Amino acid sequence: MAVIEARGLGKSYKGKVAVNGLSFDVRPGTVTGFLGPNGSGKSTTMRLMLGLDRGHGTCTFDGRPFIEYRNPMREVGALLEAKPFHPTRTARNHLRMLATANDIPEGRVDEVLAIVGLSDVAGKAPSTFSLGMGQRLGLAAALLGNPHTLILDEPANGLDPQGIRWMRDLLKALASEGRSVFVSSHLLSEMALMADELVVIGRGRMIANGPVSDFTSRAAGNHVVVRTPQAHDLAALIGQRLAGVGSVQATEPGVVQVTGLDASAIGDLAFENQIRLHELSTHTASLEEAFLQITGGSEEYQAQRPPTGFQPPAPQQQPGYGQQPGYGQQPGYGQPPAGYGQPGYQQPPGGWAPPPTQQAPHQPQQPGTNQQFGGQA
Ligand SMILES: Nc1ncnc2c1ncn2[C@@H]1O[C@H](COP(=O)(O)OP(=O)(O)OP(=O)(O)O)[C@@H](O)[C@H]1O
Repeated sequence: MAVIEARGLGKSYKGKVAVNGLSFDVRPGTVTGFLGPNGSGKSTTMRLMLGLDRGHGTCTFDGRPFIEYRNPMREVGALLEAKPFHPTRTARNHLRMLATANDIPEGRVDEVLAIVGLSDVAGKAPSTFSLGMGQRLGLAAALLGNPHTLILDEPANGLDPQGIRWMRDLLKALASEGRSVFVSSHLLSEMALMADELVVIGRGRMIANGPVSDFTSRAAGNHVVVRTPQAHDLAALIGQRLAGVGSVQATEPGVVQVTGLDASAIGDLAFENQIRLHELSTHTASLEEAFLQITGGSEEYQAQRPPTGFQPPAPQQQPGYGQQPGYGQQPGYGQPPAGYGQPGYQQPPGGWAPPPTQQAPHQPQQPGTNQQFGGQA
């Protein structure tokens, strides 16, 4: 099965650097999420990987560039932002044409239409499709050659919640069969459930590359909560153990919040000193929090603050969303540590030691009702 190796990818538009020396691997059997603020260079990178844009660097799929494959759709399935659908040709005929050009058996067309849930509208022209249906047809085209590698730019764009969950389950299933899946998305909660690895860029440069769990565990705000009737004694012991690295603070009577020491170390310390614990829990940043911290300041397009007197709508936010104390750019974030983002990167220095992580559990797909475009997993 294929590994994607991108090396030194770069591209400038009229002297402005859009992608700057990106190198990363995408391993078989994984979903690798590609994250970055608007305009950070994700789509340009994907086009460079496929040789659709002229630029610097190389990208190989199992050791060969995409354009060197005789039947590239059998090797790499791509869904990019621009969808080249013929205005009058039906969805089925569009796929038939691609199948013929790539030496793919025609029977595969109806298979992929069923996989993406478009069998009922296969005789209609894509110009009549909604955004989400167009995305499904683009995905059908990407899957047509049963490729071992998928490069998907915002595939969930326009999908309804059932469609998003279906897409997540499909991509995870494809990866579990040994495929390499490289997917960009702004849906960070989806990415948290779907991706094994991340490539995070800002202004065309690598910011982070590695397992999702490493990424979230390094975020500022990760801490351990300890509830104990001997909070004062425990806080003093933790303070001594921390020796100035990390923090311990009482957030309410009988509760201390600790950074710089993980739950097992705190549990051991309490046990050794006969301190009773009523709660010992690790709180890890969400992918969204970690992403906003690490990309803070690298947005190409930053919205202005609302004018004075603006009343925000009543909060319907997720915990940790919006402007929270300690939110935004933290010391050590925003600027990628030296050498960070290179393949096989080493632990960056200072304040990045990962405590154990808590990832949201994967939710198995429930049988949906009223799904017009349900798709097969
Ligand atoms: N054809 C083009 N001509 C000129 N500039 C371009 C072109 N395509 C992209 N750019 C610029 O290159 C930069 C990266 O754009 P790109 O579309 O790759 O970002 P992106 O991360 O995919 O953004 P988004 O998340 O909004 O889709 C942006 O500054 C964009 O304006």
